[in-house]
Amino acid sequence: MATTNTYDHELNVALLAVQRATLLTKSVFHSHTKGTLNKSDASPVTIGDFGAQALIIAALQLNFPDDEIVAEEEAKDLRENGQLRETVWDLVQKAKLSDSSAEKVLGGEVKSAESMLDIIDKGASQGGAKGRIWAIDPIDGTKGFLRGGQYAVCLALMVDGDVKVGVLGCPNLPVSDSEPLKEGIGADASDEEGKFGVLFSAVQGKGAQSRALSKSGLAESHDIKMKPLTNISEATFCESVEAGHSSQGDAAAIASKLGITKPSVRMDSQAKYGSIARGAGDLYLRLPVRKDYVEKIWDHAAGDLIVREAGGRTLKENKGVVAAPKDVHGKVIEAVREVLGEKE
Ligand SMILES: Nc1ncnc2c1ncn2[C@@H]1O[C@H](COP(=O)(O)O)[C@@H](OP(=O)(O)O)[C@H]1O
Ligand SMILES: [Mg+2]
Ligand SMILES: [Mg+2]
Ligand SMILES: [Mg+2]
Repeated sequence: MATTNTYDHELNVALLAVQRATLLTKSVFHSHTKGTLNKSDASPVTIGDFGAQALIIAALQLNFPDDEIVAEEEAKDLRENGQLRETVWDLVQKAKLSDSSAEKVLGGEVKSAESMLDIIDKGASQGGAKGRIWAIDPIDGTKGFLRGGQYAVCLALMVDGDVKVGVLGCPNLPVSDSEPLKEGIGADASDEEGKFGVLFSAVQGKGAQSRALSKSGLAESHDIKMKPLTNISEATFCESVEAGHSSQGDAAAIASKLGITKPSVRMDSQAKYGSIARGAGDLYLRLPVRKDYVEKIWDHAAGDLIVREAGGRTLKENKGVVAAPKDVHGKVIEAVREVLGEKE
């Protein structure tokens, strides 16, 4: 008899893998050398992105060897640059959770710098609508990461095209869900007492949770919910810091149509999804700046599930994002249509 998968093991591995990878990125965040390279599309990648991707894929391969993986980065630059490869390899070896049972769940060590490259390139699946596929964004918001702003380590499991598990590690957000949304990084990001931000997660049909990121095992979690929003004009909306990623002019026009007077909170990465899911903000608007840009699955899969499980609704359709509480989603879409329609 077939049993229904509750995704308990997948969630546990995903949480620990993201927590460990976030630890690696945090050490790079605080270091002067970030080993930044420009990719063919002129966007940046750092030793933190490569290292985090290697650590997450290593854990997935040991626990779920038959699953496919779609990840943002590839090892080509590390194959061509020995010094960079050694730096990433050093980071990967050092990144360990202090709880040995947690490390045991994640599986054995990456054996060599060479095998690390092959592991990074295991994330080259084409994806698709069938089967079990993990989506990894080892650092989402790399520009924020380099600027000293928000970023997120993102992992999601899709089964037959449906997101079942989503995890976001946001080391620069406050641990507390009740802190109001603000620009810049939270005080908890200072690394005092081993605290370093928040880990969000969701399993389809089981709600969304947050917990403090920890350097050992998993901290206690609690449920999160979007904030009820009765009067949309009182909404706080968030958007990208990067004007090249989302049209800030269109967002301002939409906000004004909705009667929103508070200025937008600009924040990099899927930290925006986590922030509205925990009720720190209300809306997330991402509006296309270029007709030909296609949104990437790893930029949205985890955050999208976390918002929906926290009681929100999202709309993506490859062109931008509108995430809002269910009750007001229709209203926001109407304003988006009006503003974008006027531009046609
Ligand atoms: N023209 C564009 N429109 C929308 N998103 C874009 C874009 N160019 C790059 N991006 C994506 O924007 C992501 C960051 O989003 P945000 O602005 O919300 O922080 C980047 O993720 P990475 O940083 O992982 O590369 C990248 O995939
Ligand atoms: Mg990138
Ligand atoms: Mg990204
Ligand atoms: Mg990225």
